[in-house]
This record gives sequence, C-alpha cells and structure tokens, in this order.
Amino acid sequence: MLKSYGMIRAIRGITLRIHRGEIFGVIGPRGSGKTTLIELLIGIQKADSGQLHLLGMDADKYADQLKQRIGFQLQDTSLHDRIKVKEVLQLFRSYYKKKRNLNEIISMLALQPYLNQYVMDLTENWKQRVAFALALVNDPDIIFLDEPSSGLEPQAQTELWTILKRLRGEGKTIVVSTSQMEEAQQHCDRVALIVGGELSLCNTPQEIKRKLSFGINEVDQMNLQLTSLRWRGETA
Ligand SMILES: Nc1ncnc2c1ncn2[C@@H]1O[C@H](COP(=O)(O)OP(=O)(O)OP(=O)(O)O)[C@@H](O)[C@H]1O
Repeated sequence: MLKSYGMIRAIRGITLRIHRGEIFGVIGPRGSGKTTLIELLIGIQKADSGQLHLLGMDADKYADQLKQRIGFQLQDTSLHDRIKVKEVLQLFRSYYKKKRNLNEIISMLALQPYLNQYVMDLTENWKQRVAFALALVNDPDIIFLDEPSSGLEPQAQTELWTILKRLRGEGKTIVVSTSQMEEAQQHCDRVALIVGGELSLCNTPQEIKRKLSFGINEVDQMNLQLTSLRWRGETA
C-alpha cells in the first residue's frame, strides 16, 4: 500500500501478511507511519494505491461486512465526555449484529467500579480502558490497537498485555502498534519494523533483536543499523 498526505509520503509501499491468531506488532520511531498503516488497515484512511484483504475478503468490496468483524482502539480515544461508561458501552454494542457479552467485557477489563461514572471523570488510563472495551463489544475477529500502552502506568501496561494474550488464546488476531521495541519483543509473535514509511524488517522479535544488536529504544541507533542492513541487502 501507498499513502501520501499532500507532499508527505507517509507509507511508501508496504507489503505485509498478518497471520490469524497472532499478536502482530507494528513498531517504529515517531512519525514513521504506524498510525497511518493502522488507519489504512481499519479503513479509516484510503490508500492511494494497493490492495488490502482482511479475513480473506477484499477490504474495498466487503467494507460493510468487515466493519462488523473488526474492532479498534485509536490513539485519540475521543469519547464523548458527558456519557456514562455503562451507556457508551451499551451504545457502541447496539451498532453491531454480533455482540460479546457485556458483563464478560466489564469483568475482563475490571470496569465494574466505573460503570456509573461519566467519561470526563475518568483518568486517562481508564479512558483508554473504556476505549479498549469498545473495541471488543462486537466480539471482533481482528483487533487493531494504535499505541494502546502509550502513557499507561507499568501495572496498567502489564494488565493490557495479559488481556491481549487472553484474546489471542480465543483465536483473535491482534495488530498493535508501539514505539517501544522492548515491549514488542516481549509480547508480540511477529513484528513489522516501519521506518520512514517503509517496511524495514518483518520477523519474530527474536530474529529482529538478533539483526539489530543495539540497546533497545535507541531510535537513532536503530536508524543507523537499519541503514547498514539495507546496504547489506538484509532488510525486508
Ligand atoms: N493527517 C495528516 N496530514 C498530514 N500529514 C500527516 C497526517 N497524518 C500523519 N501525517 C504525517 O505522516 C507521517 C506518518 O505519520 P504517522 O502518524 O502515521 O506516524 P506514527 O509512526 O504513527 O507517529 P507517532 O508515533 O508520532 O504517532 C508523519 O510525517 C506525519 O507528520
């Protein structure tokens, strides 16, 4: 897929295959194109060219059917402030034909104490938790999450990954972006490394770690190493 915003070439030709039932990480430095890629996969952005198949279906042709079968949490939760948690969950759930049991979602995400609170009274952590719950109301086959752990406290991050692994255990496919290499290495089955809108590497975290032998999270180092790998023709 290719995607530009005016003169900015955000996605410069990425080809990917994501396997059913895996936690697939999209990792890269700030501004590398992670959000754009996730938004293209969800259908919020339209690619300038390229093809997308989700769940074996052409994403253009079967957009309506696919909307029912995917869930997503974007970086900006943009939930309406003056609605209670319980109400927003019920509202979003009403949009879908297939529905996951709400009590089960509430229990999985420990939302019970917050159900009667207004969104505006929640901390950022809990707003994100509600946004995550909304991504699950239709019991989706694929769940897309754009930097869900960003800004979360360590305990909340651990809980998030525990829940994602539980969902993987149910056979769900999870596509999750992060700018933290360490996080991707610890939790993802496979990782796509995006730099400057290009796919630099796509492999297991172990293999990526082997190829990039630097202290993780050192983005400048990562760019340097990727450049040298590219010279040696070793990138994806
Ligand atoms: N709506 C937009 N209009 C113009 N340029 C955009 C728009 N959205 C993103 N960009 C640009 O496209 C490039 C990729 O941005 P994108 O948000 O996809 O990257 P990212 O890896 O998700 O970054 P971050 O980690 O900061 O969220 C950047 O140069 C960004 O400035």
